[in-house]
Amino acid sequence: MSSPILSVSCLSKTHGEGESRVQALRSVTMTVEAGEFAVLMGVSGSGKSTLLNLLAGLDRPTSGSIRLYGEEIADLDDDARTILRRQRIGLIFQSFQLLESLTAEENVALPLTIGGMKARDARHRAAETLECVGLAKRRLHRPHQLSGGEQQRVAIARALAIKPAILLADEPTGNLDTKEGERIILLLKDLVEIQGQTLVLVTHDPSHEKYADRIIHLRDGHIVEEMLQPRNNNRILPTAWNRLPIAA
Ligand SMILES: Nc1ncnc2c1ncn2[C@@H]1O[C@H](COP(=O)(O)OP(=O)(O)OP(=O)(O)O)[C@@H](O)[C@H]1O
Repeated sequence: MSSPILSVSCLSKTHGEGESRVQALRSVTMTVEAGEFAVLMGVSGSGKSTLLNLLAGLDRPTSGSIRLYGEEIADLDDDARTILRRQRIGLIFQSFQLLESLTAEENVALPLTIGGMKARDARHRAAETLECVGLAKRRLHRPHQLSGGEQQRVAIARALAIKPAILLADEPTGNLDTKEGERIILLLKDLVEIQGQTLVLVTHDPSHEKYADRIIHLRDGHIVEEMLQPRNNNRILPTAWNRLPIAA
C-alpha cells in the first residue's frame, strides 16, 4: 500500500511587485505518493519551474502548504530550507552544475562532506552511487572528459547520494540529444521501479508521459488535468532511509 509523501495544498506564488507582478501559481493542490513517478507538464510559462522550486525549498510560496512526510516545509526559514535541501531533497537540473576542477566521484562526494560525512565514507558512497548510474569506470574523469549524458548521470548520482526522500528533476534532458535524453529518462524510471525512489519530473516532452504513474498538466499556474496510469509491475515502497523525519 502506498502513502502520500508530498501533499501540496492551495499553493500560490506571485513573482515581482507592481507592474511587473506575475501570479505564477494559483491555488495548486496535488499529492505525490511514495515510490511514484510524477510528471509535471505544461507550455512555457505555465508555472512548472516555479512549482518545482517551491517543492525544493529554493523559494517560498506566497500562500499555501507543502508537506513532506506530513511535515510542513512551506514556512521554514532560509537555514531550515538549506538543511532540507542538503539532507532530504535530490535536485537535478537541465544544466548539470558540476564543478570542472573535481572528478565525477569528488563532485558526488562534495555535498556529503558538506553535510558532515567523513571524507572516506563520502568517497565510498559516491563510488557506490556512480556504479548505480552506470559510471563505475568513469568515476575518476572530470566533467569535460564525459559526454552530456554521462555528466547528467553524475548529477543524478550527486542527487541520489544523500539518499533523498524525493528526487526533483527540472528538464533534465533539456541539454541532451534525443537518444541521450531517452537514456536519462529510462535511468530515472529504473530508480523509481527498482529502488522505490519517488520522483517529480518537469518536462516539455510528451514522450516522457508513458513512464509516469501520475501526470499533472499546468496551464497559467493552474492544474488543468491530472491523470493516473496503472503500472504493470508491483510498486516498490521506499526503504527506511528515505522515510526518515526531516532534520531541522
Ligand atoms: N523570478 C521571477 N520573477 C518574475 N517572474 C517570474 C520569475 N520566475 C518566473 N516568472 C514568471 O512566472 C511565470 C511562470 O514561470 P515558470 O518559469 O514557472 O514557468 P515554466 O512552465 O517553468 O516555463 P519554462 O518551461 O519556460 O521553464 C512566467 O510568466 C514567468 O515569466
